[in-house]
Amino acid sequence: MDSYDEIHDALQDVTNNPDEIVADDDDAQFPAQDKKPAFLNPQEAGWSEPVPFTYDRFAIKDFTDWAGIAPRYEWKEEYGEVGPRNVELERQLFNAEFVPRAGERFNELQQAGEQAPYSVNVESELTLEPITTFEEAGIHPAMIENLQLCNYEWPTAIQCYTIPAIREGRDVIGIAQTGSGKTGAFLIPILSKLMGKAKKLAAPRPIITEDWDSKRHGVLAEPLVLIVCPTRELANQIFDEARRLCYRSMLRPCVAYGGAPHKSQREELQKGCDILVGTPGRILDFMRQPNTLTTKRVRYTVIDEADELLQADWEMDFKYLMSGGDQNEDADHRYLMFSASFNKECRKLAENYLSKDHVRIRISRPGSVVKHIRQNIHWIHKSDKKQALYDLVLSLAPTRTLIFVNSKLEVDYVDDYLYNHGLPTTSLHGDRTQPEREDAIRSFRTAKCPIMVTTGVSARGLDIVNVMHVINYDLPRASQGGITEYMHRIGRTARIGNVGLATSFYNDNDEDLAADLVKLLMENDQEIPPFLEPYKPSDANLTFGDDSTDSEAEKGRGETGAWAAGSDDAEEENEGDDKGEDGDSAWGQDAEAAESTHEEPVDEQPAAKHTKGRMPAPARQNINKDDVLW
Ligand SMILES: Nc1ncnc2c1ncn2[C@@H]1O[C@H](COP(=O)(O)OP(=O)(O)OP(=O)(O)O)[C@@H](O)[C@H]1O
Repeated sequence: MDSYDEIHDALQDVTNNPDEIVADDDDAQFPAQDKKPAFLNPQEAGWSEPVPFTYDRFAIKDFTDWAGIAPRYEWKEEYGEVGPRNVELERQLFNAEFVPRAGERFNELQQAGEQAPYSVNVESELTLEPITTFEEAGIHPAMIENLQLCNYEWPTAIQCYTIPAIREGRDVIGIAQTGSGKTGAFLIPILSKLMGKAKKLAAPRPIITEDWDSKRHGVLAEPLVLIVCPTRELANQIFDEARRLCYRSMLRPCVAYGGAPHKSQREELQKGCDILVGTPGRILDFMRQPNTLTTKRVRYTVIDEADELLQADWEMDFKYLMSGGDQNEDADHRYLMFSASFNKECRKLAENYLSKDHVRIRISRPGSVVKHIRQNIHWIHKSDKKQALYDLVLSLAPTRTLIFVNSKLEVDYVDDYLYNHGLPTTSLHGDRTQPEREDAIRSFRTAKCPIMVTTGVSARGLDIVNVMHVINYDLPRASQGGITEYMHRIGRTARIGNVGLATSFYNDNDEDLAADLVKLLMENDQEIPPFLEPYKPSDANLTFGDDSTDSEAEKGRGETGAWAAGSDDAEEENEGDDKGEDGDSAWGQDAEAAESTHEEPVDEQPAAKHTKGRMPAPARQNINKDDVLW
């Protein structure tokens, strides 16, 4: 199955006629309160057998399988500017199986000219000529080779504009839809620029030998690039992209994120660090420790998911981070901010840090979604959600599926429910230990467990190959980011020109999202279900808030195509106020926002413990491997 039409049709049949697909309770093989769907059980339907999960194995002290210590290219003094190939590392870094590839609609993301299906809005004092190919962009030859290894044939629209802007030495705000290559949009030009100068700019670095000992040989980490993002998973993912794009160069990437031991991360920093990716809490920790990390050499500070991190209540820590801990007096320091959403408030805060002549690039309306996500909304009463979820999942060919719920407790319930009904699930939320989190991501990425149940902690940035279906088991509350959060969540599918399906369960509790949801559906020519009809705007002219400042909006400067800056900024109103609840003083730990610690009322009576892994796995059935999409 390679098109979402098939998935969609299958879904329509099932979810629009729930009575027809539920068999007599007499046939039920599950507890009496559950109804057995008339179709096959999960294994007969092609789902792999669930993998029993023992949390105990993560309790061991010497867990060493941290994502942050993954191998990277180790440059040696005797190499020239570009080191020799390392075949084994190359195989690991560029393994096509687990890296998303450009899909059939890639050309829509790529077009930056008049024909582009998305509006392009560039505000810049200098005339910015977008590039059309990587080769013409004056990119370092080692980077060109790395792009080829990554299979990046053409730049995406956001890359077409950020590459020349960064080459010209400007601060940048880059806004483009989910899955449109924003990570490459900052990494490619920054790393390419530094590749030719690394020897001159980088701090002295130790020679890594067999008897390497951090206490004796370690150096102070003095990165040239600092990349800050809100979650650990995203930090690891950007680190992976940096490992690929730094391949064969002198630039050595490192990652720093909460939950994993300081020791292993510090040891990596002490081997030399040119590119540091991390979550704010851990970076600040290292900055405050003696002889570990200084930001005095930093040339580029990048804030990914900037609207998430630019929160007024975190201003002090943010200032400290942005100022390089009072140490960086280098005028030649560029600041770059990226996201798929950027409201007015963020824009104002961002301008405190950016130079006056910064370039603002917006591909499509901030907060919009790519057209190639099919969005379905189904009315499901709260008490029917689990059965509906099971029916929905079994109604489709097995495909990598991400399920969002609004609370950590509910993640456990839903995961247990699906697992105990024979589905290969894993789950992730902020109360899991770091080894558990890393294992969940790995299992999902490699399709050992092709269904992942999670909270909003996975809403942003996660880039996993072949996620064809995102399910909002719960729609995000206004306090959890509302429509902005919805947009980021469904953006985990249909990445880089691939198609995808997003299904959301809606009921009376979701009324606060209805008006924004309808506008987003209308903007993308999606079907409006009858129960959402009343929320259609009376005025056919859809109005969305954007990131224009008030003065720009008054002058009409902030308008993006048809999307006028409205006086009531829906995005702004929907920014959650419980951001960072998970952390101490928010940035004291990772800024893992959008994950509610408030529990939704749960249907089940006894607050069952998370039992997953203790139930006997169902007997293996015939698996039709041809239908499996991972
Ligand atoms: N020019 C390109 N050609 C092909 N693939 C690309 C290109 N640029 C980036 N990609 C791939 O596209 C995928 C999505 O990129 P990325 O994660 O940077 O998206 P994003 O815009 O940051 O999304 P989000 O807003 O969800 O964080 C990645 O797997 C990346 O490797």
